[in-house]
Amino acid sequence: MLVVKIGGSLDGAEPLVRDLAHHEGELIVVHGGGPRIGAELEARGFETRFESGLRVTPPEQMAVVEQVLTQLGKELADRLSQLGRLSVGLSGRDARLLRAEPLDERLGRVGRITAVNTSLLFALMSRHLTPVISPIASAEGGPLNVNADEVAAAVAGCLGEPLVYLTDVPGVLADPADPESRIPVLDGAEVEARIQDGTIAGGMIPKVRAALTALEFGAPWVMIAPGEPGSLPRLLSGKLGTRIVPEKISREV
Ligand SMILES: Nc1ncnc2c1ncn2[C@@H]1O[C@H](COP(=O)(O)OP(=O)(O)O)[C@@H](O)[C@H]1O
Ligand SMILES: CC(=O)N[C@@H](CCC(=O)OP(=O)(O)O)C(=O)O
Repeated sequence: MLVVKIGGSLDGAEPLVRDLAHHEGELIVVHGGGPRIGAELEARGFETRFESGLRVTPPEQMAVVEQVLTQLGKELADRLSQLGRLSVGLSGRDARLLRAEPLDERLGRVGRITAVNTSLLFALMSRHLTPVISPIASAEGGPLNVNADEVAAAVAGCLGEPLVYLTDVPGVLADPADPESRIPVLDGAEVEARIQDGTIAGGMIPKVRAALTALEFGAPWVMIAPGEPGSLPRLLSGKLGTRIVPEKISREV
């Protein structure tokens, strides 16, 4: 089994959706939607801003966030189903799939995951249905907006299954302006150092932090890789993406 998170940056990437549809083996798909949420908030006259890669979500913006993410999840599940992989679009509000608590009151309706209903996921997969999860969680006082990278980490961690973040860059880059500067392996200490020195910024911050959380929770391996056709089968060759590890051990001979 593999947990795959598709970034909102890959919205509409048809060849990638085909790859997922034809992937042999069980999949759980978690999707983002940052750019579409931003566009919809702007169209409705709301301002939006991020703190450490997380969208500050005032209560009055929550309905827009949920509508956009729910629609995206349904579109993705429909397309995968049309391509032969029967899929079900869910949010954390279905059967308490994802429970959360508010992360920090200054961020508004932003949550951190506290529980995952893994039985629901197993029930669907036992019927050969692929879960497609939108990152909205159930909570006291109404739904919470959870960063999709964190949702994927919680799901993979709770299941003890590997996790792949598919995004719009070749991996974590030493120089974000240079696509040739991919870092093949990155550990926890290097992640924090690169966040502090600014080489890891924006939406890459929650991704690398969530990757470490997934490992702590029990995911056997985590990769950040480009959402290009053919990525999935090539992931473990080391020629693609960035593998996140808790710490590096130097091999001495
Ligand atoms: N060191 C880095 N390496 C790669 N990407 C980075 C780095 N620092 C910041 N980024 C930005 O992070 C983005 C990926 O995060 P995000 O936009 O949230 O993607 P997604 O929607 O796929 O989750 C990249 O497009 C890039 O602009
Ligand atoms: C709290 C928070 O930041 N929620 C995210 C949820 C969507 C997401 O994570 O989308 P990407 O994967 O495209 O970044 C947001 O509102 O943008």
